[in-house]
Amino acid sequence: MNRDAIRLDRVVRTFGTGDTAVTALHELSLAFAAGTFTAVMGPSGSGKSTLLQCAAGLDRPTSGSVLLGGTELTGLTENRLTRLRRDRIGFVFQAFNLLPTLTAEQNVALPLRLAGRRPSRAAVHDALARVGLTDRARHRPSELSGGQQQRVAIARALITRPDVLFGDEPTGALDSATSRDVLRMLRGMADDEGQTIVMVTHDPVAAAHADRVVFLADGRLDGALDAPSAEAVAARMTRMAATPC
Ligand SMILES: Nc1ncnc2c1ncn2[C@@H]1O[C@H](COP(=O)(O)OP(=O)(O)OP(=O)(O)O)[C@@H](O)[C@H]1O
Repeated sequence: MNRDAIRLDRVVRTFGTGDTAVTALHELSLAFAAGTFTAVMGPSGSGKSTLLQCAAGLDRPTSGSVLLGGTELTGLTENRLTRLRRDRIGFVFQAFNLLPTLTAEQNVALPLRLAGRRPSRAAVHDALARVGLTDRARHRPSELSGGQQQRVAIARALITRPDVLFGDEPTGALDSATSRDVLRMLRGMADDEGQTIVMVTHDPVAAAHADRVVFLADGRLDGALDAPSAEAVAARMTRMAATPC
């Protein structure tokens, strides 16, 4: 069974109005199957972050539809959208955005506390175990390496057991060896736990960890590669860069 975790249908996102209006997504239709790891690539300004933000309910499309599981996001009130984001979506960014005065386990527990729920020790332990950091639970961010800090951020995104984990350049601030460790961990989450992952990246080596790479150009889908190799992705990106708009 290959159910869609997220489905975008003819999504348009226009910023501004009149002469200065910019359309970042042009009737984009795209589905992400449950349990798969997808990389989103494309030149700067092609709409990757806008796609992620619309798919994750952080931004509202100008028109079109976004379905998370069976839920249509575009018609939700702000309150319901906030709740859905909190309960069903995980997001990690290039910057780890950890609170420096809190320990790893306190950072991980924060989304549940902010939601007014009392995090169980087991849930926090489980989230840290999923990223291989149970032995660092009492450390503060300044006592952790960059890769460990991003693992804490991923554990924090996973504490609610989200339907989809989104990453906007999650390994962009890491050196290549650390980046590879984090990507292998994400790969394992898709393989072993059926976690759906959607990740924007500029790095062909990072994209090669995904099941599928989708390419955007000028706010439109510009093809996809299944079971991508870093070489094939790099060649594709080079061709895209050489194609005049
Ligand atoms: N808040 C905004 N206001 C106006 N224009 C915006 C806004 N956000 C994005 N854009 C425009 O929309 C287009 C797509 O931007 P987006 O950030 O989605 O691209 P991207 O592919 O993620 O780029 P990069 O790889 O450089 O991060 C760009 O032309 C950008 O300038």
